[in-house]
Parts: sequence; structure tokens; C-alpha cells
Amino acid sequence: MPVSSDRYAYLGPQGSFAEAAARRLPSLVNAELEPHSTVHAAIDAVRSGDVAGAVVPLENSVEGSVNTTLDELIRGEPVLISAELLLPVTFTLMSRPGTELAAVRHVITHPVAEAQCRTWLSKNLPDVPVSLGSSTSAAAEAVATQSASLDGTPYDAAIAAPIAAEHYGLVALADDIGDDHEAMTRFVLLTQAGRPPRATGSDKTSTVAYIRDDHPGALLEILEQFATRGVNLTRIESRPTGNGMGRYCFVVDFEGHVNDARVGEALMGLRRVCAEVRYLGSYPRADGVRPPIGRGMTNDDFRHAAEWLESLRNGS
Ligand SMILES: O=C(O)C(=O)Cc1ccccc1
Repeated sequence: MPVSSDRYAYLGPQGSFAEAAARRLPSLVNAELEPHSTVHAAIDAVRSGDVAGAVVPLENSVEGSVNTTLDELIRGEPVLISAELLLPVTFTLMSRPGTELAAVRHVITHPVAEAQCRTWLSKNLPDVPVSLGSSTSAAAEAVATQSASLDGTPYDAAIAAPIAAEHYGLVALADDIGDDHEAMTRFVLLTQAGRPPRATGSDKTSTVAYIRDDHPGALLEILEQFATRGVNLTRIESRPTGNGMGRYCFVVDFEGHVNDARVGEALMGLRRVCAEVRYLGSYPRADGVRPPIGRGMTNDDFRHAAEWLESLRNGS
């Protein structure tokens, strides 16, 4: 489907960390942003061409991958990672005006926030149930509207971004309650599958690799493709394929752009040894790091080697 708009989706409602990430992405400064209630809905709006892109959380420095997003990338209709952004995240416990901490009976938040506030929760609200919602701002909204949980008790506090309190007329009961005060979340901008943004010299590429016929050394074969071309991995993670017990694929992120010769060679090697490889995109690195390129691994080195081979074949 062709893209027919300059609107971008984010995991909403308003006041989510995803909205903060979208507002910080340089390529979205003049874009119209629209909230979607789930990661799936935001990404589907990209697939159908309703929006030009979607900003969703992918990875957290404490909790690891956001599996709902990762599984969309692995199993859903293909989309492309076009940009990434690292957002520092701080969590606030918030409630309706007049509610004291001692009166909190039911907390609601997003699973990533719950995982990062466990120490504070176990110390300060040890017996209080924590329900999980689709986003931190949806949790704040549920508290503001006095929504009831499945057991009928209303949610009376949410863990969300400080800005969510302003949006939903809530007040902070405790600030900065995360276990790690330096926690970061990696957000990605997803666009329709197609040509990746141009190489900048500080890029990353993401792929999903499926082993061909389970056998000893299958993972080593995958890793070799990168090692022998001097391509440094930034993340590798296994996820179930969704097709039977014990069947896993590998999500592999690495330094470089698909247009870099060493990355192209590594991708071709990967394609030869794997049953299937899904290309998830090449995009500028959020940390701006320009990694050194190993000896014999520059674009010129690969070009000279190809010219040399051609001369052997031509007998010139
Ligand atoms: O729920 C949100 O606001 C999100 O954007 C997802 C999330 C939740 C917790 C930490 C980082 C991102």
C-alpha cells in the first residue's frame, strides 16, 4: 500500500514514553503525531499506509526486549526500522488528588515499568496487586477515569512518565521509583518495507536468521559470517518462531549499513547458511559511534579483491 500521509503513529495514549521518543526524533519535528492503543495497531497503520511511520519501544536497558514489538518484527508483515532513539526513562507513582500512598490498593502500569520498579514496590506497597496495561499513559488514564480492574476494585495509582500526571490531572505520590536511575529505552521508527535510509558511517543493521536443519554448530555458522568479515554484533537474541516447541530464530543487530561491502558479504554468507533471513533495516545509530573498520574490511579492500578475482577470470 502506498503511504498517503505525513502522520506518524505512536504507542499512546498521550503522555506515553513513546510520545516523548517520537517528539525527540529529528525526522519527525514537523510531523503530525497520532496515538494508537497498542503496538500492533500502530504498526498495522504503517502496513496499511494510513501513516508514514510508527514509533514503538523495542528494548530496555534493564528489562531487555519488548517482546510484543519484537514479535511483530519477526512474524508480522515486514516493516523496516528506519531510525532508533535512546530515551532515558524515569517512573512516577501517581494518583487522583487527595489519595495518600497508604490508601493505594491497586496499581496499574506497563509490563516494562513494572519490571523496573519491583524493588520500590516490594518495599513500599508489598501486598498491593499490580495490573499490566498496554502503556504507562493508558494506566494513568485508567486511574484518572476510575476504571475498575477485573476483580472490581478501581485502579487508584499508576506508574507512568511524570508528564502523564499533567495530562490526566493526577498528582505524584513518589518520583523516580525505578530500580536503575540511569535506565534507558530504545525506541524505533518503523516504516513500510523498502529502501533503507542512506549510510552515514555510524549505522546499525538488524536481521532475523532462521537455522537451516538443526545441527551441531548451526549458531556458530551464523556467527562466523560476521566474524570473518569484521562485523561487530551489538545484540543477539533468540525468540520462538511460533511454529512448534523448541523452534527458535535469532535476532541479530550489528554495526554497519547494508550498503557497506563487509555487511553485504556477511548478509550473503548468512543467506547461504540459513533457511531464511529477514532484513529489518539499516539505520543511523542513536549513540553516534563510528566504529573503526578492521584491516582488509573497507569498501576499497572488497572492491580491489573483486577486481583482482575478475582479472584472474579474464586472464588479464
Ligand atoms: O508505556 C509507555 O509509555 C511506553 O512507551 C512503553 C514503555 C514503558 C515503560 C518504559 C519504556 C517504554
